[in-house]
Amino acid sequence: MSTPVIEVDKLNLKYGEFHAVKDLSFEVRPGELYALLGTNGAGKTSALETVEGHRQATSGTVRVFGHDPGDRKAVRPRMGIMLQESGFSPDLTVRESVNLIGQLTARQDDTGRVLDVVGLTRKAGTLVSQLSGGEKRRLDFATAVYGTPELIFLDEPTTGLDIQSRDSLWESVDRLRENGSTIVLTTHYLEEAQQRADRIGLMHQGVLRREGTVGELTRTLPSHIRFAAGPQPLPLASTERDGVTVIETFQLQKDLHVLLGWAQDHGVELRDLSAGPTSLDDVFRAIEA
Ligand SMILES: Nc1ncnc2c1ncn2[C@@H]1O[C@H](COP(=O)(O)OP(=O)(O)OP(=O)(O)O)[C@@H](O)[C@H]1O
Repeated sequence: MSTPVIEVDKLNLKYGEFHAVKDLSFEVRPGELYALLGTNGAGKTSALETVEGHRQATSGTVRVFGHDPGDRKAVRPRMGIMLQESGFSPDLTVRESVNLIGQLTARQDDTGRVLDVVGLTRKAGTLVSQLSGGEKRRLDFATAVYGTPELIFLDEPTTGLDIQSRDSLWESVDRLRENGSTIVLTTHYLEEAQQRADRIGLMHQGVLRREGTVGELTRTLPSHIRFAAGPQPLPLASTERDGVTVIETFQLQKDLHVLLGWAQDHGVELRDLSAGPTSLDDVFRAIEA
């Protein structure tokens, strides 16, 4: 198997007495999209700042391309980091800001190409201070796109973006992946992770509580069949809450067949019927329970 791009082994981070990250271990493999998700204050940002070389570990080891992330010369040109706030100077134009990314990262690219990818060509001469929130976010994304780095960190990349800008950002991420880039994503939009992540790590209170593919994470929890409460007696065990009947099942197709057959035979209408696989939302709720 190829060497991991990121190796984190028993990472601990403390802020004074507060233990923010506890014995965190995970790997990100070449070409993978790994989503590090978690509840508020779980320690994701702290952990990723260490991987990015911005924060010193209290204990444990972190390797990026086999190097200590503090070895900036070896690591920095190979990774693009889209932070929640990139902090571009408000007095620079968009074009100047994109040029600056090249100077800071020592990567090569064509500024016009990058502006085109992030959809800011028409704003090239505009001052950063005059950009809208969504346009600023797209400029932040330029830090990830510039020079097509091998490793890209996307920290809440779509927050504040309208649906078209989101779709276009994900299309650009797909292009980057086609070029072989490895992506580390954090987001509170769980559907985005569910749709796009190869693997997910789920943190809660400083600890990596679950890790795996979406299938692996959701398989441990039941699927749900829901409909407006009323019909009785039902052919399957159920619970009722706020006027909704819920059937939990690990054999969705089979139980749905039983329920629909029963409804058909008894001339019962199952109002507001819905049935679906377990979502990441459910996995999250179970973690906090
Ligand atoms: N500089 C700091 N000094 C003291 N405590 C800190 C510091 N930075 C973060 N913390 C604390 O460490 C914990 C983890 O914070 P962190 O920002 O890493 O979480 P997160 O998973 O990124 O959260 P969120 O999803 O809310 O952004 C939180 O309880 C936070 O209050």
